[in-house]
Amino acid sequence: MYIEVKDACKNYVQDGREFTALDHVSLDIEKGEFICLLGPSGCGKSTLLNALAGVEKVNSGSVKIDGKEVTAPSINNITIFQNYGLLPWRNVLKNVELGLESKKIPKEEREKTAKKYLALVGLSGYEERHPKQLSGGQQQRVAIARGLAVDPDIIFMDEPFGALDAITRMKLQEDILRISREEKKTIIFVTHDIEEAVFLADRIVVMMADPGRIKSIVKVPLGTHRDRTNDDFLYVRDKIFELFNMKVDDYIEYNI
Ligand SMILES: Nc1ncnc2c1ncn2[C@@H]1O[C@H](COP(=O)(O)OP(=O)(O)OP(=O)(O)O)[C@@H](O)[C@H]1O
Repeated sequence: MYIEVKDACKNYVQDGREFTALDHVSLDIEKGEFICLLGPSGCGKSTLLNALAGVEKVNSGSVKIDGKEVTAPSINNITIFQNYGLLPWRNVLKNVELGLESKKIPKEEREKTAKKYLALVGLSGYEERHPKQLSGGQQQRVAIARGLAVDPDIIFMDEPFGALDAITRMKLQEDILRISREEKKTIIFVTHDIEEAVFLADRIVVMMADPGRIKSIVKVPLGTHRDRTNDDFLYVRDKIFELFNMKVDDYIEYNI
């Protein structure tokens, strides 16, 4: 198995009380899978993502990638956050080149690669602009291009579209789904949006809070082209709503 989480536990002490952010969490992920970690606030999604990314250590149990225990962040993986993390003094092209610079890629090749990924996220022609001259959605596209440019093994995304309006968010979801298929990346994506998870994931890891744990893992039996209005899509979405006991009664009373 490519990614293996076994019996992972993580506790924090909050106001003198011990809080279980991850309670015996086990999860296997194959290379190339798109996994969404879905659940309400405080269920440990970010904690699990951070443990996989090597930013936080679990108290017990193990987290392995490619057979090796994760102890620190790897330069082979990247994380994309909600707040874009672009450098305001650099233009778009130079922001995308950032990771390539630390990999000591020569200038010409850097520029070529950065332009390729800017085209992939639909931002050709924006190379000279600075982050503040872009919308939130465009800034997140730059962050995605920057992440992809270094050809990472795994992309960790922590509510990357959380700050965007609904329409922009849907557009970016479509793009990241297309890109994930084209680039065949392993993606671990944190969200609390059920529809977003159903639209994107191969499998949805449904988590619950207090203690943070996995309630179930749902395989999404939808193809590569997903349509939010399609019956199959709505069926899967309803199933997930049911897991959270949030499905409203089908019975509707009409008054004419
Ligand atoms: N550094 C920390 N110190 C103390 N408690 C923490 C720390 N990080 C997280 N926690 C607690 O652990 C629990 C899980 O947090 P986590 O951020 O993983 O949840 P989440 O599911 O990602 O929530 P959200 O959707 O609100 O970001 C929360 O109750 C949180 O308060």
